[in-house]
Amino acid sequence: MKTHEQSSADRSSPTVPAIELQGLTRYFGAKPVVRDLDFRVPEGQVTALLGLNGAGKTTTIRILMGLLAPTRGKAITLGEDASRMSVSTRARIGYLVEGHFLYPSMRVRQCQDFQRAGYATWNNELFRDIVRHFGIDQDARVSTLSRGQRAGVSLALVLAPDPELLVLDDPALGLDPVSRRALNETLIEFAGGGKRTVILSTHLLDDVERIADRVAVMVGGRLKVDTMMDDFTDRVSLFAVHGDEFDASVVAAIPGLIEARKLGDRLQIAVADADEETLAAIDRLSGQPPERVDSTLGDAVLAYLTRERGDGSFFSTPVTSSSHRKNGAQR
Ligand SMILES: Nc1ncnc2c1ncn2[C@@H]1O[C@H](COP(=O)(O)OP(=O)(O)OP(=O)(O)O)[C@@H](O)[C@H]1O
Repeated sequence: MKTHEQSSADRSSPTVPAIELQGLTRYFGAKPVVRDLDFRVPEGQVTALLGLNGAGKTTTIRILMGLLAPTRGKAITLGEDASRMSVSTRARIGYLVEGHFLYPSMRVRQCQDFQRAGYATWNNELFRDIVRHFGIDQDARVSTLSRGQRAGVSLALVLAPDPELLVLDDPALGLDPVSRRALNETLIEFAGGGKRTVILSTHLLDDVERIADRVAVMVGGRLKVDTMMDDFTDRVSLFAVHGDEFDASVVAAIPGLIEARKLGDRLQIAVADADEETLAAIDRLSGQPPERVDSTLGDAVLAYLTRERGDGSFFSTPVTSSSHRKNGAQR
């Protein structure tokens, strides 16, 4: 698997990043929550920040927005140290968190009037189009809107000033499929094929596949993957091998093994950077050529995160094997 160190010479990384994290570290008490992050968010791309609950995504985002101080290292956002971000730089950033506050008694158009006062630039048409895209009447009161519609109003308020950089922390949390689609389409439109920079944290891997150019994965506060999205999916392959019993030691010896799961009468094997040696090793499991399974970004990321979390690997899934029992492989 390609790590962020290895991808530093990535073909598409421009020279000036929109965000640069340098040795960024944050403790809460004695607990390290963000650890030595060196990470560049390239301009003009949509970067998805992924990771299991508690991986440190929100903490990282709060630091790069200047809302939380790092314990060590620094975040440079639009060229400024985030911990001393000027008002003018902050105005160039759109920041949206789940549960963005809206006054319940206001009508949607009043929300716009209220917010617009604080910005030098404001695109009325963009606001109107986004609100409409979420099926919202501008005369409706916030208190009468659904969760998805409130998210739509929040997004419109954040995008209407036309920010250079958009930072979204789990924007699709709790949205129904229709609102999620409206969100995705709005983000694709906003990113405009390289005109603006977006970083978003999310757990919705299918959505990431639709909207992101780049994927970064955090595990236990560390950045483990930082690569173009296509590279990530290209490098992870899934294979299926049919049978009831598999030799765990043969499975363990597959070069590049990420994880193996027993699904019904087959073993599904995820591997990184499969080559001839990998195929031969999988072949040895059943004596038949392995069947390649189409995989999505979701499959690839899930397999990767499952291994990193240390569960769901073939040692802890119900792979029945006499040699497994004999050699005493541990969970
Ligand atoms: N203010 C705080 N005080 C103490 N611990 C905190 C604080 N904020 C976050 N943490 C801890 O830091 C860790 C990382 O939290 P963070 O919210 O950054 O993770 P996350 O990747 O965004 O998770 P999720 O996907 O659930 O939103 C968690 O263990 C969390 O409990």
